[in-house]
Formats: sequence, structure tokens, C-alpha cells
Amino acid sequence: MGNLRSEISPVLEPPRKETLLELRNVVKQFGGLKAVDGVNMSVRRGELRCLIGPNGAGKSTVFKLIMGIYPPTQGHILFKGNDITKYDTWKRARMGISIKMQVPGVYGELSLRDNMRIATQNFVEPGDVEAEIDRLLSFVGIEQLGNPQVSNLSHGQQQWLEIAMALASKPDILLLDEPAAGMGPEETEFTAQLVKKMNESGITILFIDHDMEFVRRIAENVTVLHYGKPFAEGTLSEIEANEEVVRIYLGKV
Ligand SMILES: Nc1ncnc2c1ncn2[C@@H]1O[C@H](COP(=O)(O)OP(=O)(O)OP(=O)(O)O)[C@@H](O)[C@H]1O
Repeated sequence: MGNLRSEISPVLEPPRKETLLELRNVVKQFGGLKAVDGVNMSVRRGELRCLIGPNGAGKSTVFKLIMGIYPPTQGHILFKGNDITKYDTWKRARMGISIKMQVPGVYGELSLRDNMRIATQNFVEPGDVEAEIDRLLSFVGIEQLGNPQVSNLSHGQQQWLEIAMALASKPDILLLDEPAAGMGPEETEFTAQLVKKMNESGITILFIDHDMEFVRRIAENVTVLHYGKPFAEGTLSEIEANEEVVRIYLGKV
């Protein structure tokens, strides 16, 4: 018998992860401006992917197209194999897409739990709302905050509350627009750990960020948008080694 190692057939490629979300030639025009100009992108289930690119590259518009906040001018969006291009936002949320935008989506004049009730009520039976709120707050790690008026929470705490609210629909994919923007180092670290934890719990994450330190801490894969088009895509190290990406973007951040 020869060397056992050489007799074993090469390990088969692991099965490709299932495509969860796909954008096919998606265009969004605002008057004469093509904010998104033919985006083809596919996100696999379980991925932790970051969208980077210069200001005005179309990143937030891509998120709004995925969520159905804007209809595309052209192209198709597929989720779990269904063409959802014409679906309303609420239907996409029901199917498993959730978003946390950059502008705060919390109600500052209401209490923390009232905010959570608004987010949760459509997704569980009325009798289960309070237990579901407890579960979500503890998953995010903010159960100790109690029930203050939300305007009294710190910036970071409001962002985490909003993430807890975005999880109420039990999403398969969560879109996060600059989740750590405006945070100090400790809050940023908490957010990085939270994003990883959500991903490890099975939620596919697509996030936009400008802070490359934050991106390095968590992203596996990166898509670079430039003038509304995907400019490069790859692992974080491939993207950081790409001279053209450094020239158009990374050299400036
Ligand atoms: N509702 C709108 N009406 C008109 N133009 C818009 C609208 N939303 C975005 N735009 C324009 O589309 C382009 C892309 O904007 P978008 O916000 O998607 O870029 P971005 O990559 O997210 O930028 P940033 O990094 O600065 O947030 C910009 O030129 C912007 O001014």
C-alpha cells in the first residue's frame, strides 16, 4: 500500500451556498442621473458582505431597491428564487428581508418597549409580544437598559434598539447602512460583535460602510460600487490588494 494520502481522492468542493438574493441588471434613474447603473450581484445564504464605494456611488439606493422603497427603472430583484421586483416593502419584510437605515428609525418620544411593540406586533401572536421583546433585547444585548424614553438613550443604544426592531421580522437577510456610524470605539466594538453574532446565528448580512477598520473587523466578502456599477468583488484581502480599488476609493479613506 502506497502513501494513503495520495490514494484518497481530492476532497470534493463543498456545495455552493444557496443564492439568497440576486440583482439582475438593476438600474435606478433619478431624472437624468443613473444612481444605479446595471448592478448584477448575488448574495449567498449565510454571507457577511460589505458594500463599499465613494460617496454617491449608489450604495444606499441599492439598499432601497432591495427593500422596495424605490422601484427599479430596469432590471430584476430575486429573493429565495422569487422575482420580487414588483413586491411591496411589507411583502419583502414578510419574506425575510429587513433593513436598518442610516437615519434613525426609532421613535424618540416613546419608551424602548413601545418601540419594540410597534416592531414586533405584526410578527407574533398578541400574547407572545412581551416574551418576544425580551428575547430580542437579550439577543442584541440591551436587556439591561430597562424601559426609558428612547430620546434619553445614547446614540449607540438607539442604534442597537433599532437593530433589535429590525430583527423582529425574523429576517433571512439584514441590510445595515453604516451600523457603527457616529459611534465611539467601545460602541463600535459592541456593534462589530453584534453583527458577527447575528451572522453566526444564520442571518445573512449585507452592510454598507466607509470605516475600513470596521469592515476589516467583520466582513468576509466585499463588493465595490463606483458610479452605480459593481467595480470589483472579492474577499476583503483581494479587494485591499486591488490597485484600481485603492486608486478610486481605498486610497482616499
Ligand atoms: N431620491 C433621490 N432623488 C434624486 N437623486 C437621488 C436620490 N437618492 C439618491 N440620489 C442620488 O443618487 C446618487 C447615489 O446616491 P446614494 O445615496 O445611493 O449613494 P451612496 O453610495 O449611498 O453615497 P454615500 O456614501 O454618500 O451615502 C447620488 O448622486 C445621489 O445624490
